[in-house]
Amino acid sequence: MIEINGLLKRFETTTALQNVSLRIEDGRILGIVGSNGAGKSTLLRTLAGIYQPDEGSVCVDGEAVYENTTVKSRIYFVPDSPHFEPGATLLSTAKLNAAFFPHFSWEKYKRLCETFPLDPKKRISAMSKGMQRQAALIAALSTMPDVLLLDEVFDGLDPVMRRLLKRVIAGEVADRQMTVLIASHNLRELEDFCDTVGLLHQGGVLLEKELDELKLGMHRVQVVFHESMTDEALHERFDLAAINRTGSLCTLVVRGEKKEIEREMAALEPQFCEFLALSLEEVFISEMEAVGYDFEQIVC
Ligand SMILES: Nc1ncnc2c1ncn2[C@@H]1O[C@H](COP(=O)(O)OP(=O)(O)OP(=O)(O)O)[C@@H](O)[C@H]1O
Repeated sequence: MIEINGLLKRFETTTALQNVSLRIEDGRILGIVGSNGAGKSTLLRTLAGIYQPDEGSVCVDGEAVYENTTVKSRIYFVPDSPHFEPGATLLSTAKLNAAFFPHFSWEKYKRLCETFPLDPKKRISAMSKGMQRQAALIAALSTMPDVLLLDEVFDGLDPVMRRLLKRVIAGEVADRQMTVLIASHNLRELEDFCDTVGLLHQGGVLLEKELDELKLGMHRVQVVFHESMTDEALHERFDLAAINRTGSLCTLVVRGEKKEIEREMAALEPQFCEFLALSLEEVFISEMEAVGYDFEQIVC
């Protein structure tokens, strides 16, 4: 289990992270979203043991990560611009990792090389950006990490490769309870991949929620009433995150249990009523607006 408590990280005059507390159970995938400079990479690097916390603690299974080689051998960090030794190939990188990571698996490495269309003996510097990311992930997963830290890893990958990668990583999570933290600017990228999403803003966690809880707790309802209903009347009956009107068609974003909302709607005997899916981005926009933040300023 990953436990981060009251983490503060400063770089000279910049406070990159402040009072960050997170708890991530084994086998979970946590997405961290936030705008440029929000602190995502600093959080991952501190968790990888590259940076020392200025205050607070960062532990895996109760042990502090910084300067702890045993714990660090169970963690693998894939940065946004993966670094390889000069002249490295995938095979030479695997050999290097095999020497450093006690749980490195050649069997896993071979299986991943069969899954991804890469030549293990080709110089990585001669590969495309997307292929380099694939190489970095093969190198990472072959070490059989308990904790995988991914910084913007889907950037530069085509949609087929993104899907394949997500499937491979999700397989590792399901098979052996690997825990994943993935930082991204793009909520849509995380929607079909994460269990939980945390929103980082100016070094602090603004919101951290289970995706199911977020999505199941909010609904978009398109409705046409027989008699006109004022916004006030709707607010009295429903916990509304948003109301939009186009002619007689009302589009509502409503918080609560779907069955309960259906019952309340039916009592109003509308001419037309339909429940529509909300994207994760829409759910976040509503959640952030409800606590007084402009989502566009935070994530885009
Ligand atoms: N090594 C460093 N030295 C000095 N300041 C740093 C360092 N690393 C990060 N910072 C500062 O810490 C803050 C958080 O940066 P960080 O890279 O963690 O953000 P991020 O959310 O990953 O951003 P991006 O999405 O642009 O990658 C920024 O103000 C950044 O300038």
